[in-house]
Amino acid sequence: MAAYINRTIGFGDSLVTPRSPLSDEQISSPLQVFGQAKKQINKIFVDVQDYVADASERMIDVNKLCPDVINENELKSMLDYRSKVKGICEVLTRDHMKVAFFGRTSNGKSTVVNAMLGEKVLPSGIGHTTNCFLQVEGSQTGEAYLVTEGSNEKQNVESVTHLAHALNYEKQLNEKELVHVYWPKDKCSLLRDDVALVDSPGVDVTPHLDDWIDAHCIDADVFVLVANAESTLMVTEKNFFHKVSTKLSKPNIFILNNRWDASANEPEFLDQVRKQHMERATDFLVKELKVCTPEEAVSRVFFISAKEVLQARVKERSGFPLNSGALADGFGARYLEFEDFERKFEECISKSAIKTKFLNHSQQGKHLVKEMLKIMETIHNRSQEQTHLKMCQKKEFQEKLNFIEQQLISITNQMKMKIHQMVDDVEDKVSKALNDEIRRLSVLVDEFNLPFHPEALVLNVYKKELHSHVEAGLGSNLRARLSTALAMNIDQSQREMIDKMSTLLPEDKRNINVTNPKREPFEVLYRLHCDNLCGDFHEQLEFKFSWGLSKLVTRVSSLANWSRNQSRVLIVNIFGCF
Ligand SMILES: Nc1nc2c(ncn2[C@@H]2O[C@H](COP(=O)(O)OP(=O)(O)OP(=O)(O)O)[C@@H](O)[C@H]2O)c(=O)[nH]1
Repeated sequence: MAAYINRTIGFGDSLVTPRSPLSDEQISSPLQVFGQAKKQINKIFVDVQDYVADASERMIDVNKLCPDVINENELKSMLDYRSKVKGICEVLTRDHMKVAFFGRTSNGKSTVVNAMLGEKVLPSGIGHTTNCFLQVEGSQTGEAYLVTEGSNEKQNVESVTHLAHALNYEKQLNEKELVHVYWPKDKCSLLRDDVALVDSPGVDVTPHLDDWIDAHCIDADVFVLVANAESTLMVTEKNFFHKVSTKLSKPNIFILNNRWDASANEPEFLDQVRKQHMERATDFLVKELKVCTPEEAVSRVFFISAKEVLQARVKERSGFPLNSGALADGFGARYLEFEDFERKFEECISKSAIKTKFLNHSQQGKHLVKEMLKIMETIHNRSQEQTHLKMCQKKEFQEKLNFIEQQLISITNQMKMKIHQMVDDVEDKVSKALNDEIRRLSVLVDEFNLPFHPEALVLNVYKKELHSHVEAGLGSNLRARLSTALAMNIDQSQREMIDKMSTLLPEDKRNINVTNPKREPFEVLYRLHCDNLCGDFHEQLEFKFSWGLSKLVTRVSSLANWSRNQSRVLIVNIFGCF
C-alpha cells in the first residue's frame, strides 16, 4: 500500500498534510514489488506452458513417425509435465494473499478492515455485528457484489448499508459460513495487489474455534489479533491463537491494540500503559506461542485507532484534510503507527506468500523445467545417433546400389555375348542340318506316291502336292534334329542368367521363384516356300528336270541362309526380356 509513504504527518495534531506524489519507483510498497514479481512469475509460467504445449505436440508427432527416437514413457512424462505446469499457472493466477482478523466482539475488527481499505465496506457498530466470516477481495468486473457459500448467485452491493441488509437478510447464515464480498479493485490498492481480507465473528461468541481454524485459517498468510487497548488480552483471544499455532507452524501474527485514541484522555499513564501492553503482547508471541523472537515481536505489536484512520481516509476522499478524522489528541502519531503497521504487514504478507506459495511453485517449476530439459537432451542425443546411423546406412546402400548397377551392366553385356554365341551356334546347327536334309531330298521325293498324270491341269496339282510334301517333310526332319538341342541350349542359357542375377540379390531373397519368361516349349518353325523355290522348274514329261541336282542344291542353300536369318530373329525374341 502506497498511502503510508505518500504523505507526511506532523506530530502536532494540525500538521497532518498530504505530500506531493512521488515517482513510481519511490512509491513502490513491498506489496507492489511483490505484485510485479508475481506478474513476472506468471509470465514465465505462461512461457513455460506454451513451450511445454508446443514441445509435447511435436513429441506426439515424432513418436508416431519414429518411436525409436521418442519412447512412450518420455511422451507420457512430457504430457504429465504439461498438465502440472497448467495446474501451477491456474493456481498462480487464482492465488491471493490472505489476511484473517480475529478478536473479541466490538474490538474493532471490521473497522480495521475498513481503515485498511480506505472506505466503509464492512458494516460495523456497537454490539455483535459480524455474524459470519466475510472475505473481501477484488472484483474482476469492477462491480461490488457478494456471493454466499455454496451459491453462484451474485448479489449486488452498492453500499455498506446495502451489504448489512443483504447479510441480515441471509438469516440462514451461521458463524462458520464464508461470504465473499467482491469490491472494485480500483477503489483500494490492497485489493489491486490481490490481498483478501477476512473478517470474523468475535472469538468470544463461539465454542467452535477448531472448526473455524480448519475452515478459514489453514491458508491464511497473516493473522491479525485486534485487541482492545482499554483492556488486557483475554483468555478466549489467547486460546484461539494457541489453537492456531498448534495447527500451523509459526503463523505470522500481528497484535493491534485498537481504540488507542481513548488513552489520550489520560496522557499521564500513556507510556506506562503502552509498556504494559507491549510486554504482555510480546510475551504472548515470544514465550507462549513461540512464533517469533523478542526483536521481531516489537515490530508485530501496534497501538492504533482504526476508527480515526477510517474517518480520516474517508474525509480525505471527500476533500477534507486528513486530520479532520481525529478523535482525540495524538492523532498524527496514531496515524503514523497505523501506516507503520500497514508497511510491516505488507512486508510480512509478501514474504509469507513467497515462502508458502510462490517459492513452492517456483521450485516446482524449476524442477519441471530441469526434468523436461533432461528428457529433451536425451531425445536430442538419441536423434543425433539415429541420424548418424541412418547416414551410414544410406551410404552403405548407395555403395551397394552402385555395385549392383555395375554388375547389372556387366551381366547384361555377358548375356548379349551369350545370345550372339547362341545365334551363331543355331545358325551353324540349322545350316548343317539343312545341308544334310537337302542331300537326302531324294528320299523325300521318293516317298511321294501320288499318281502321276501328264495332263496339264493334273500336273499342276501334282506339283503343288509335291512341293507341300517336300516342305512338310523337310520341316519335320529339321524339327526332329534341332528342336530339342536348341531348347536345351536356350534353357541352359536362361538358367545361367537367372543364377547370375540371383547373386545380386540379398541372401534371404535368393530363394524366390524366378519365373521363366518363356515357359512354353521351344519350337523351331521352318517355312521353306517350295512353291517359290521351284516356281521356275520346268517339268519334262519324260521326267527330266531342266536343272541338274547341283543347281537344285545351290538354290536350296539360299533357303538355308534365309532360315539362318529367321533363327536369329527367333532367338533374339526369346531373350528379348533380358
Ligand atoms: N473510539 C473508537 N471506537 C472504535 C474504534 N474502532 C472501532 N470502534 C467502534 O467500536 C464499535 C465496534 O466496532 P466493529 O468494527 O464493529 O467491531 P468488531 O470487532 O468488528 O465487532 P463484531 O463485528 O461485532 O465482532 C463501532 O461502534 C466502532 O465505531 C477505535 O479505534 N476507537
